[in-house]
Amino acid sequence: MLEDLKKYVYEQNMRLPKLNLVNFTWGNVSAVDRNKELFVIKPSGVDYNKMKPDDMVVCDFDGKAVEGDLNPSSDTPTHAYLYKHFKKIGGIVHTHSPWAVSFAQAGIDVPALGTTHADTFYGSVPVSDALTKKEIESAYEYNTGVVISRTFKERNIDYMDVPAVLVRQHGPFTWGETADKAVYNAKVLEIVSEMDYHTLQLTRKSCEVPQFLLDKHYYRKHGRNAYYGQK
Ligand SMILES: O=C(CO)[C@@H](O)[C@H](O)COP(=O)(O)O
Repeated sequence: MLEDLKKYVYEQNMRLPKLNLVNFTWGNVSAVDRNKELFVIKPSGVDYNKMKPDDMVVCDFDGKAVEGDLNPSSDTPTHAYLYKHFKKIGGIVHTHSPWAVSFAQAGIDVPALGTTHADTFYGSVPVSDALTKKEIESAYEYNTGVVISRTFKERNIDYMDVPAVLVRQHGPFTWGETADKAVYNAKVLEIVSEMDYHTLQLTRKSCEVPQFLLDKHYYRKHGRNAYYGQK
């Protein structure tokens, strides 16, 4: 079942080590078939060098494996939750890319300090709460989707305008209309996280981009006609 999607998800997972976004077996990529309400995700704990398209696991929106010989990624509950609650998402990526993880561990948003950021993220990339002891103990699996969706709701951020989050004490999740766009967003997040770190070392002055610049660069890339001051 979903053989083409398995091959595609395998190819997107293999981009993570090539883009220096993961080491060993860390991270994971999934893609959804919304007509079937199923998604395909990488198997848990399998070295990328040994992984094959047939190893990909098919799961339902409750995160239950419906096809595949291997266990699905340990982050499957988070992917399932996000597909269920963020209905425009077509693909999801989780990495342990060091600069984005540094911001997640410090509990600091990745701020929009330049046009490199604004071309992909329409504002700061938010850091979520960490799962509470109760949330971790109540859910058998480790579902950070709860805190991700809570962050976007509480901060009134459109999850497709800012297709990324830093899960506190864990690391980045990114998403997009497709898994390849989610991988692109993961790499851009890592690049701008490193740029922000150095920028904030160079100056203590506030250097967030003004809203009109954010509008211009974001809308230019996403096709909405925005001119300075107008939308
Ligand atoms: O963050 C973690 C473990 O703490 C996971 O995201 C691993 O990085 C990938 O786990 P699998 O996808 O291989 O289960």
